[in-house]
Amino acid sequence: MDCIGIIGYGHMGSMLVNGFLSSGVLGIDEVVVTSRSRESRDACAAAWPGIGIAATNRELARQCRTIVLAVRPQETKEVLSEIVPVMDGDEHIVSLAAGIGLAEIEGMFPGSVTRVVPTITSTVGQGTTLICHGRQVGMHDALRVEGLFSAIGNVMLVGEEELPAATILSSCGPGLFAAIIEELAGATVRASGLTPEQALALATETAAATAAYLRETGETPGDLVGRVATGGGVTEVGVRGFRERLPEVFDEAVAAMLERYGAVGK
Ligand SMILES: NC(=O)C1=CN([C@@H]2O[C@H](COP(=O)(O)OP(=O)(O)OC[C@H]3O[C@@H](n4cnc5c(N)ncnc54)[C@H](OP(=O)(O)O)[C@@H]3O)[C@@H](O)[C@H]2O)C=CC1
Ligand SMILES: O=C(O)[C@@H]1CCC=N1
Repeated sequence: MDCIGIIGYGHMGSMLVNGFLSSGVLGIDEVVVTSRSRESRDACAAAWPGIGIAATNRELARQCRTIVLAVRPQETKEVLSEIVPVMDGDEHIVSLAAGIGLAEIEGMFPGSVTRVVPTITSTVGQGTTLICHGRQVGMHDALRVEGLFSAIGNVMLVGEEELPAATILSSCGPGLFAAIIEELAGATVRASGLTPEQALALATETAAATAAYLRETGETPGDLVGRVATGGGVTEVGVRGFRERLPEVFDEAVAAMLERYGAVGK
């Protein structure tokens, strides 16, 4: 049966099930899910009545030709070593694991392997999923995976060497931007009588509006700063402080994330 099997019903696994089924790109009888705990399997069955639930990873691997590994990088090789013995070799493995290379996976499963880096923002149909196909992936399988992820947001094909930096932007990015929104809102609360709720609502709406403005006008961030920061006014004082101090903060954060990326699956 050419169904999609998803191993791991955590943040990504549940987001994918929700996205694929809600968008209609897959029918309920085309998805099989499993997860380590009974609680997660039951949660999936309760959320999606009629969905296929496999009791074990091997049971799922026997049923599905496309197998999405949505477990943490530390668990990915263990799951692969469990399922490979029951696979016949013409399956398509789709690994979400940050930091685990195609060569490592192909070393355990010498067939079709694609690395996919989804983003939590696909929950609302936005953001970009990164896709990097291994050399063994045929046209049909490549288009199928690209079509699935196109149904829940944008898709960008990237080379494996670009994946770490692209992952920081597209996939860690929502966490980074959320932290920035939180900090900006928090600073205004500490400095004023705004309530945390008011500040967070304003900061969130402004972040969304700024992204929409940049996307729709095609202006650069520098152009926009120039439009907002009236000469001798308020914004330029804040932007000057950011430009003095943020490059160091961001360089350090990116370096730390890249270092962790290289170590996370080990
Ligand atoms: N979170 C994100 O925004 C992104 C994550 N990724 C990648 O996606 C993958 C999943 O991340 P995320 O969803 O955040 O992680 P979570 O920890 O939320 O989910 C992982 C799930 O894997 C299940 N699991 C663990 N071990 C096994 C096993 N041996 N067999 C079957 N299921 C198992 C757990 O099951 P249970 O609950 O049943 O115990 C858990 O629900 C990671 O590789 C990560 O690098 C990629 C891009 C973005
Ligand atoms: O933080 C992480 O490790 C995962 C991978 C990319 C986004 N979340």
